Amino acid sequence: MGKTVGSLGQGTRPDPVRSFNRWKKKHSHRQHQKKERRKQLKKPEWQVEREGISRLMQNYEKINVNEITRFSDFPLSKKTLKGLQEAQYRLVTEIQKQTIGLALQGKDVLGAAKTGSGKTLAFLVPVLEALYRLQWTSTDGLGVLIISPTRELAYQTFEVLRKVGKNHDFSAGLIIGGKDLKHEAERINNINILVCTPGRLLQHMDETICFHATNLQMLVLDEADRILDMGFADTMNAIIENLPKKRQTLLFSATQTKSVKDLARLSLKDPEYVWVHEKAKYSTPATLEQNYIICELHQKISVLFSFLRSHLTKKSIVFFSSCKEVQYLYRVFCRLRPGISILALHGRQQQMRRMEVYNEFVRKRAAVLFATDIAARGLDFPAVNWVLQFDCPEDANTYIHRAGRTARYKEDGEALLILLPSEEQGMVQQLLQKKVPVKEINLTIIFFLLKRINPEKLIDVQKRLESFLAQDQDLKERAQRCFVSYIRSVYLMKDKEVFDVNKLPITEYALSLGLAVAPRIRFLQKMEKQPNKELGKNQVTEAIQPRAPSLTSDEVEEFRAYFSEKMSILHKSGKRLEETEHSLASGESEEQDEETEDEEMEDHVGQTREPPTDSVPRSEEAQKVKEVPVQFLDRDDDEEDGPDADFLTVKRRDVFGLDLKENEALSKKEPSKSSVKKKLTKVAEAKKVMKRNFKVNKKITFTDEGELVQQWPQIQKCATNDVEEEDDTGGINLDKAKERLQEEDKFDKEEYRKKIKAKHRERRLKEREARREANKRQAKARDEEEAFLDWSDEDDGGFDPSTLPDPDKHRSSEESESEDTKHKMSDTKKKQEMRKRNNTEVDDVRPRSRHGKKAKWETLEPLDTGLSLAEDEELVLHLLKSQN
Ligand SMILES: Nc1ncnc2c1ncn2[C@@H]1O[C@H](COP(=O)(O)OP(=O)(O)OP(=O)(O)O)[C@@H](O)[C@H]1O
Repeated sequence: MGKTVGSLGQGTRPDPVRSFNRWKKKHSHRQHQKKERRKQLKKPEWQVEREGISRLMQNYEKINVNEITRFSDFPLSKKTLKGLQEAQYRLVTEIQKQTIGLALQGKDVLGAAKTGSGKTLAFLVPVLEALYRLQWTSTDGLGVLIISPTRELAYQTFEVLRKVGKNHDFSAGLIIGGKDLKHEAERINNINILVCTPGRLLQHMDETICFHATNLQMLVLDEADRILDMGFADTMNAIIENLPKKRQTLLFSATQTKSVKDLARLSLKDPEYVWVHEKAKYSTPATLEQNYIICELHQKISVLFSFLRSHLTKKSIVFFSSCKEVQYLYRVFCRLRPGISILALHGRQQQMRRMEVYNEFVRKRAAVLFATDIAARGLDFPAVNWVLQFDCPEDANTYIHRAGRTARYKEDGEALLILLPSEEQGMVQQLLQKKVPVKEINLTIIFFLLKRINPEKLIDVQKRLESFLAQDQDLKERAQRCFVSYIRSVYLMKDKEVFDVNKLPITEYALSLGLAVAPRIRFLQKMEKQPNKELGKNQVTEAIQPRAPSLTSDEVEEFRAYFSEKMSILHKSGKRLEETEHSLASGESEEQDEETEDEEMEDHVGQTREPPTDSVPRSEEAQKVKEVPVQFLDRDDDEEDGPDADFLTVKRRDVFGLDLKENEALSKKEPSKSSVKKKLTKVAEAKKVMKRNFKVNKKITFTDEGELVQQWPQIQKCATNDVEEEDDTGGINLDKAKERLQEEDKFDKEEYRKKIKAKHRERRLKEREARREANKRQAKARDEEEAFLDWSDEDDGGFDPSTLPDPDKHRSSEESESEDTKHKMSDTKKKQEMRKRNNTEVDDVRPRSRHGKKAKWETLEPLDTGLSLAEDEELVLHLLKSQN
């Protein structure tokens, strides 16, 4: 049965195992085929990405500015959107809304918008998208160049780029100078997005062999008007020459350039002008409250100190016109201890220190930053409450940028401008033309209110500065430099309607800095001598009359309301201020030590109570002050100001009355400071000295006879006194030279012989003198000895004075003789006389009888032994000894 079943099964039904295996085989084959087909169907990543990019690009055309409120409304890459979201940027600002679309479409854009309105992202987003679109990699080299006018701004932009672009694979670099060029050169080739300052970029273009920008896709100029102005003109021209013409260019600033020439240099193609706030009522942020005060130059420091004392919990920036002002006032304000941290930022600092100060001020909640205009543009310090412009800005644009450091992106802020009476009219007019709403607050009223409410709020610091300077020579020199530097900055300003150096109360200003006397200012003296100056000599030191406060009652009420509001806030926070001051004072001594060691060290200054003092310096005292020359003024102050001093000097080339064309010609001729800095060689230095007709020190002494003797430099005598005539044919006449040398040689030998002879004579005379002295001494000794011997004989019969020569006789003869021969007596005569005396002595010591002594004395002739004096002496001694 079993078999039947088996045979039946084999014949009628298929084997299930075999059929399963067959099915399995077929199925797996089909699966494999499917897989293969799927594999073939799947696109590579790059391809998918490329497709995504093309889709995005198609959407560029569809961008409708009116529909955009968020970044995600733009056709942006996922990587950029993610970066923006992570940095908490979601909603777009007006400038971002208006420009990002245009830039994505590949157009050249000139973007202008108020300060703090978000221009940085307006160009950074298109930068990232441009390289993303092209699938840029590190091997493609430099794709985007972002140029900023200052190192700090470049650093800040770089930080924002890193934050927003962190999901992209591009490499970004910061090239700002102050670091090792070699180190930068090694890495610069792998950088895709380069953020830099113009000077350093040009240096790399010139010196780094393998650095090139041939692949550049996009050029961005942040603070474009500044970069394109005359200060950077040469550098920028040189940079642009190295860039490919086919590229996209984006220019951004709060105050945009309109110069067609500037833009032509950049070879823009149909640029889009986007001036977001062109039709706005004001050109500054609506949240910015702006005021100005009129203040005499010599009162400014006291006003600043009073201001700081009443804003101890605020974050403020104070702008000055020169580095030296910042350096000096930073030092003295640290010593004055206003009760708040003070920091200083200027172009003469080391790069590291600049960065430290920048970061420190970003972190601080309450502090004061004393700065030059290197901090005026673009810097985005968070939560700055006050911007105080201690010195008048050079123009309205600079004012806008300085004031724009506060009231950024929806925040509030206050700006206070200090103007001199002479600056008011011109500057206020300019500001109003630029749609800057500034209101005047009268200083007299400020003082009045401050005094009435809290007398300590107005403090005259002049006396304290004077005492600091009296103790510290270095500080005094800094004060002098500060003084000259400020006057120079006013002198160099282009706008003579605002800046008139002749109207400055120079002596009072010097006193207010703590100086006892005003340093002499050479350029002012030179200016005085120039006949074509419109103002007379006497006006230079003439002080301006204080402005009479002319206020309407409405204005008074307005200011009263303004200050009562301010003061009520101050009063409320008064207790808290005291606490803060005390806590700051605890760290006082440590900070003080640090301060002396490092001038730039931040000072947590403590509180000191000020007795109320007069705010107005006595003008009589000022009148008495004389001008004194200062040694260091010989130095070139501009050079010391370093590269960042460009900020002040560049715009003012036509100070000397040159028109724009001449300026341009000048700028072409002269290489800019930033691009070429000549190294002063030793030869150049020597030439400089020779030009000044510099003479080495002479040492002149007088002999006893009153003759002049020049000891240094030694004058060489020569045989031929006549100077050799210049030979037109040039070269040296050898025969003549030989002759002259021989003559000189003879002369020298003769001179030498004379010298030797004189020396010998001198020596002989000395010896003779010494011998004479010795004889005298011996004679004296013998007299004494004789006397002694005579005394010893006394026992025998006593001393017979008659044996001595008659003293009167002897003396009178001697006197008469000596009177006659006082000056004429020759050596031989003296010698003879000596011999006589010796002979008498010899005679005296000869064996003698006591009775015949006198007779012998009188009758004895001087014995001529025929020997020399010394031999005679020896003989006498010998005889004496033998007698004994
Ligand atoms: N879309 C945004 N959303 C939120 N914050 C933003 C946005 N855009 C910019 N900001 C912030 O606004 C501040 C000012 O931005 P930014 O520095 O770009 O201004 P700016 O217009 O370049 O100013 P300036 O003219 O002074 O250079 C910054 O703190 C920035 O983080």
